[in-house]
Amino acid sequence: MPVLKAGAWTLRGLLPEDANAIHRQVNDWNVIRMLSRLPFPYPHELAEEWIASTVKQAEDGSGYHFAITDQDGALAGCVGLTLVPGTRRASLGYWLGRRHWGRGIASLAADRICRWALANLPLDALEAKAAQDNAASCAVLRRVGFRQTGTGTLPFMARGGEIPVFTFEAGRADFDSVREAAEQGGSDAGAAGVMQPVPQPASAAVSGRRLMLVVAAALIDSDGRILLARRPEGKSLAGLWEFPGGKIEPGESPEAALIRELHEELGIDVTRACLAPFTFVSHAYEKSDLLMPLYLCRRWHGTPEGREGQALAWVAAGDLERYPMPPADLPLIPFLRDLL
Ligand SMILES: Nc1nc2c([nH]c(=O)n2[C@@H]2O[C@H](COP(=O)(O)OP(=O)(O)OP(=O)(O)O)[C@@H](O)[C@H]2O)c(=O)[nH]1
Ligand SMILES: [Mg+2]
Repeated sequence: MPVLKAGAWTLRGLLPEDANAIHRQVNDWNVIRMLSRLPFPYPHELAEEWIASTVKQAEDGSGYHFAITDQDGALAGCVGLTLVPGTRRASLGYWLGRRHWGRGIASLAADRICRWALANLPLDALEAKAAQDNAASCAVLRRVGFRQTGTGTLPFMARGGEIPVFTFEAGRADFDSVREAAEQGGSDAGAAGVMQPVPQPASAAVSGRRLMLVVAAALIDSDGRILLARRPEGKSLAGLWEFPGGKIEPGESPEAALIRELHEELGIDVTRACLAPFTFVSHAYEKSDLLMPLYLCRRWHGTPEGREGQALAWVAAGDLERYPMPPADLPLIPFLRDLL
């Protein structure tokens, strides 16, 4: 289990010694009435059993549950994900002790765990359910980027039966739009400036669309495998596998940009002569058009390593489909399969 920061709060795996703090805060009518499947009063053994079950889930990769702790290490609540078997989805759950309500902690913790999960686990979407009378929890989910998809019921043992719930879901695009909105509302050094290296024609102002010029490389090793990098948490489309590369800066040639990006992202040195133009991608994303030349590269100095914390994988052309990629990249796969 990783240790994640969420504002001033720390998210860490649960420990047997958390049982008292969990029991004390969950065994509160105001908290437990909003938690499905838990009886009131809440027996201490249930807290102990639940902690043990979360440790097992983390070991077998079926769930990731975190304690939310303050700067002194005191537990304020929990946030967790349970993977839905046979899918690339997980369900989100959280609770906070009553004295921690109304301070934005649940939003911070839910946001952090969702972004971490999409970037690092085999997931494409997250689901959540909240009791229809739990306005605070519904507001947390919307703030983080969840969309309400429907209604249903769940057993709330403390309330003695089935209770109506709202169902929610969110995918990468939902979290990315919340992130973009936050960046645009933030400082003037925000995304808008960084994301617009290409001079925009007047028509861009009219259509509201921008052109993104990005260069990428298919590095090919002596076994004919291609290097893919997993976009790290904090970038758009986090968790998807891509060809290393990045945006061309103003005044930069495509080759110079690619040489720079390969050095920054992978720590390798490439010469212009070793970059062979192969094909290109043209893809309409929701708000921008991506134009991305793809170069082939079979010779470089150094050993590629994920310098931005990104995972790397050497993948045979026939296995590329097993790595979820940005939609723009999918047309490249048959070209690479034919080549290799
Ligand atoms: N490098 C790369 N970017 C891709 C691919 N496919 C694809 O849609 N893109 C998109 O192209 C843009 C390139 O972004 P990037 O995040 O690599 O740019 P960068 O390295 O300059 O990073 P930075 O802007 O965080 O400094 C992103 O919007 C990304 O989603 C791909 O295969 N490789
Ligand atoms: Mg990049």
